[in-house]
Amino acid sequence: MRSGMTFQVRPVSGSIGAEVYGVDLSTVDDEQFKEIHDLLVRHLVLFFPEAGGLTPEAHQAFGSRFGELEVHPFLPKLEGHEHIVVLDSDKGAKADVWHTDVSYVKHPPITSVLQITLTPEAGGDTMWSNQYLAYEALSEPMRELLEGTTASHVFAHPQGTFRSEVEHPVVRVHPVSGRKSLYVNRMFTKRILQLSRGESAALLEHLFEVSESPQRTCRYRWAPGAVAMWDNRATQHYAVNDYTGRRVGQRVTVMGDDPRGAEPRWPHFQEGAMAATVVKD
Ligand SMILES: O=C(O)CCC(=O)C(=O)O
Ligand SMILES: [Fe+2]
Repeated sequence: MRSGMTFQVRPVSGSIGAEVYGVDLSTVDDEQFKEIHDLLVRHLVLFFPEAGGLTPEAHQAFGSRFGELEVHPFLPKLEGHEHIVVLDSDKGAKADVWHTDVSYVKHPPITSVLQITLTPEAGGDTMWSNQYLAYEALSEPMRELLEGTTASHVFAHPQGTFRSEVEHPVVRVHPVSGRKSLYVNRMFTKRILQLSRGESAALLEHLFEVSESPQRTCRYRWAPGAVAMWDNRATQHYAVNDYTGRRVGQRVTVMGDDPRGAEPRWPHFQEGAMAATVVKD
C-alpha cells in the first residue's frame, strides 16, 4: 500500500483502478479534493471501500466538487433528488454491455460516482477497462488510419421517449493528462463515418475487442455502501450479470466536456500534470 499525502492507496490491478483508504467522502476539504482528483486522473477508477453509505446529500455534495451534476435524460431518480440515478436490478437496470456513460450526448460526463447500496449474496461485480492502453495497443498504421475519424453514438429509448445521436472523435485527447485514448464503445457507437458500412462494422468489432480485453481491466467486488468513481473520458465499464437476487446502486454524474478537445475543467491540475501510469502490453 502506498501512502499519499493523507490517504492510503492500493492498486486493484496492474492496469487500472485503486482503492483509497483513510478518507471520509462526506467531509472532503480542498486539499483532499485535489488529491482525490489527481488519483482519479492517475488510476482512472477509485474505490472507497470505507464510504459506509453516503447520504444522498453527501453523495451529491461530493460529486459536485468535480463540476455541475447531470440530470439524466430518462433513468429513474431517487425521490426528491433529481441528480441521483437509481440503478435497481429488479427494475431491469443491468449494464452488462461495455460502455462509457452517456456517450450519445454532445458533452458526455467527465466522471460518475456510484455507490452500491444493496449487493446480491454473490456476484454483481463491476469491471472497468483502460482506454489509454487500448489505444496504445493498436499498431502504428491503425493509429494513423483512425486519426481524424469520427463515429456516431446513438441512443434511442425503446418507448420512443428519448433519442439522441452525436458524432465524436474515435481517438480523443484527455484534457488533463494530454494522453490519447480510444473512444468507441459497444453499447452506443454505431458507425465510423468516414468508412464504408462494411469497413466500419468490421473495424468497430476489432476496436471493441481491444477496448474490452481482460489485460486492460480491473474487476471490483462490492461491499454494501462502497463507492466507486471513474474517469469517463478514458475508461469503459461493464456490470457483470451473474447473480440472482436484488442489486441496487445510486449514481451521480458530473456534466461533461467536449471530446473534440476542450479547456481542462480542473485548471489547478495543469501545474503538476502527471501522466497516468503506463502499462504496456
Ligand atoms: O451497476 C454497475 O455496477 C454499473 C452500472 C453503470 O453502468 C453505471 O452506473 O454507469
Ligand atoms: Fe455506466
